[in-house]
Amino acid sequence: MTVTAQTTTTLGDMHDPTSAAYKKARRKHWKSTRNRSEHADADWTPFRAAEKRYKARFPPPDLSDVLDLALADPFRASEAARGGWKGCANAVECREILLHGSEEECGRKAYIFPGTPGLVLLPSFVPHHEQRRLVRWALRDHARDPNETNLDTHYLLPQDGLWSRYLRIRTGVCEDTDVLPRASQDVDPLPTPMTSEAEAPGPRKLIANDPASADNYQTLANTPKPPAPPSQSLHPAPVSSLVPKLRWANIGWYYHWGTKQYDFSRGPGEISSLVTVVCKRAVGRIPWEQVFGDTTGNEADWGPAGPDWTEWKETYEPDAGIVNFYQTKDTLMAHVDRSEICATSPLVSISLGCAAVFLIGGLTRDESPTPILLRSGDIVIMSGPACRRAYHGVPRILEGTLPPHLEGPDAIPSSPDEDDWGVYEEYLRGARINVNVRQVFPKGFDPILDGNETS
Ligand SMILES: O=C(O)CCC(=O)C(=O)O
Ligand SMILES: [Fe+2]
Repeated sequence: MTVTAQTTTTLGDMHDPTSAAYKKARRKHWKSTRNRSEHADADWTPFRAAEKRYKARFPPPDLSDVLDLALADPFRASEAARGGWKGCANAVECREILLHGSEEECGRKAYIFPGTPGLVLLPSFVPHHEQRRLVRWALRDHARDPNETNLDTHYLLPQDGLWSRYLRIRTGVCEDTDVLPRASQDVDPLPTPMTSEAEAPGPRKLIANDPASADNYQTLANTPKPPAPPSQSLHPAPVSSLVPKLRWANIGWYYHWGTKQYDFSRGPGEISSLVTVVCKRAVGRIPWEQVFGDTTGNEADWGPAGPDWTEWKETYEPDAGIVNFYQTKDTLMAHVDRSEICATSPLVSISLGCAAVFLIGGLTRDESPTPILLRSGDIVIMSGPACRRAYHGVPRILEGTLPPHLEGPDAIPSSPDEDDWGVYEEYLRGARINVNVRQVFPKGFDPILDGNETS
């Protein structure tokens, strides 16, 4: 059965001050901000001030200082026109470099940023059909047992996966059924550590943690990582109501949100070859000498072994990460990903679905961040000491920006039961998926063995 997405009203009107949508949003804004202090921003860091600006619901933020490289690519014109948002192709100083690989391949160009050495943007690197495969993988194949999601702490999710059950509901195979809260059943909290978010499912909490390194690895590995207790106040909830509450799914090594450390005692989790192949392809195509050739003056930043980017083509091996599922109202506050022992090796971040404003700053929140518009199929690589531990975040998902190539049934369905794209499309109209892939350990380092040897 083919499912077609329900059409949604266009949000382009929000940019037109004479439209009814704009006036309605203005009334809502006046109501909600009537009691707000005028001087609330006195202490904001430059990063916080930028977050506030792009987050604003009304008036919709001006994106003319946001780098949007899709505007420089005639093949992306229809994508870039979506939602009425207007970024700028040369808002930020960056330099074009050519990727290795054959001339015909799309995504041949990448961009590097003199202000943030080690940051590489690969616009439209993931071909359209591969974007669809990754979306299916993220929702149907990955966000389910044995991989953890934010919902597992609190709910006993269907064994066949929340999204697979939802697909069956939407294609008329079964009724929408209730999912029971974990606390309502006579079961222990998850047998293994999960998150410390005891309250109802919501956005990711940001907790300060010590940067991981080979020196403190043993201490980190031995820190107790107790399971998070499930919320006691939840009621049974229909499958369809939980789908928009899916916020993250773990990839590879299990992450303990309470301590913001990996829990190596659980062994390495699964990492799909689909994801590994895309990430290795991206890292393998980058002419790293052009990224770091001029910036290795301060070798100490790279740690005792010095710069290792010359070897990444052989040593890059993703082993952990997270799939982030954003609804259009969600944000991800400024943070640094510093739980990985490898503090310089590439972090590969794949954007799918609606576009977003991504901010990347420096080693503190006091540096003004660079705003970059990320669209479906774009890859961001954060690598090297200046970038890998730079503050970054996502203050805005841009409404109405699902690209045309993620609309309509698959050109060639890969199997008869994959004529269900309409359900994915409908979800993606209000969502962005980010596949954020990391390397925790240097190649050849065995955390279980090495951990046991010295403990
Ligand atoms: O969604 C993104 O583009 C970034 C996500 C991120 O920074 C993270 O998962 O740590
Ligand atoms: Fe991050």
